[in-house]
Amino acid sequence: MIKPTANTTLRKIPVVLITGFLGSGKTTLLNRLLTDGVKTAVVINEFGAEPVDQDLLQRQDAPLTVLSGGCLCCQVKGALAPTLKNLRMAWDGAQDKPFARVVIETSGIASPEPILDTLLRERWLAGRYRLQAVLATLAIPTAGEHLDRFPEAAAQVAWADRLLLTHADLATAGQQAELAQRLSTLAPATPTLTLQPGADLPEWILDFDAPLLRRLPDQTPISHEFRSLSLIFSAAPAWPQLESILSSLLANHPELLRIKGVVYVAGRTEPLAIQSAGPRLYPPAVLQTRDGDDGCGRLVFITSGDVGALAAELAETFDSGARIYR
Ligand SMILES: Nc1nc2c(ncn2[C@@H]2O[C@H](COP(=O)(O)OP(=O)(O)OP(=O)(O)O)[C@@H](O)[C@H]2O)c(=O)[nH]1
Repeated sequence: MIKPTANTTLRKIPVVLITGFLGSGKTTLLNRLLTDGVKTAVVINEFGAEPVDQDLLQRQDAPLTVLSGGCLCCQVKGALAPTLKNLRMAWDGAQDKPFARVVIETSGIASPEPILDTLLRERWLAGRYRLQAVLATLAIPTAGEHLDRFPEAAAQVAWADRLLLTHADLATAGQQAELAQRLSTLAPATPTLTLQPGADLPEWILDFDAPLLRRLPDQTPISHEFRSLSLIFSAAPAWPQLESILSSLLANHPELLRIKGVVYVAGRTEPLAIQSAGPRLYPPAVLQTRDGDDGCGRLVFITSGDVGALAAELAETFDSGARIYR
């Protein structure tokens, strides 16, 4: 008689990778995904040394890991495997499973290949995780310029299973048509959806009937031209002054691609989320005060190429009102 053997097949936890260029709407998409009721462990990678995205996440009742200070595709690539191993070991050891999927939000300048390389080629991980989908966000008004200037943006489109077009409310008909034309050659077979702010996400975004055929990454070394610096406020600035300083920096520094941060301003207790993408400074969003808030505002600036001129101007403008870290 053949003895029954224990079922040694490991259950693979699905992983969703969210990619997309700086400010294209990855965290916004993540916030929307987190409302679908699936318990989710989140791994966020931020290029700047001062992590900000965790404060912009609306709800999170499962594990959250922030890998900051570099890109998952290069400087902090080595941190992904141990993070996923720790999450899996905690999952294996728990009676009540702490999460049912993992979502990784990459930094806006990460190329997805090295991350996929870790997920698909690392034997221990490949046996315990299943790549469910690569979702790429593209901001319609700026996507054309980013695809022209940055190979990372083109790689994000090339590796995507779903392309999610954002900022449609700010895009002209010409920008929409131009991007549609561009994508018809860059990614003709990739299902594409224009996300309307506030609308529900359709289920098909994560619904894959057949296993996807995936190319294995070619392991080309990445060399980024991007730099970042962080500004930590020592005192709460007045919002009108700060707004005018940031607007003038955006107008005068074409190398400045992104500003984001959480700032406490004079006269209000709740912090404000400050964001710019491309030349546009968004209206600040009021955040809830959280336990453990240190009351220190911080902004991260990401540039393409040298950050020296921007650092010098920030030092002169804020003087003793803020500290600058590169
Ligand atoms: N008007 C408009 N604003 C949007 C839309 N999607 C996102 N935003 C705003 O764009 C800014 C950047 O969005 P995020 O979701 O933080 O972008 P991100 O890709 O996570 O940014 P990084 O992680 O820094 O690369 C935020 O102020 C969002 O509220 C959209 O469809 N329309």
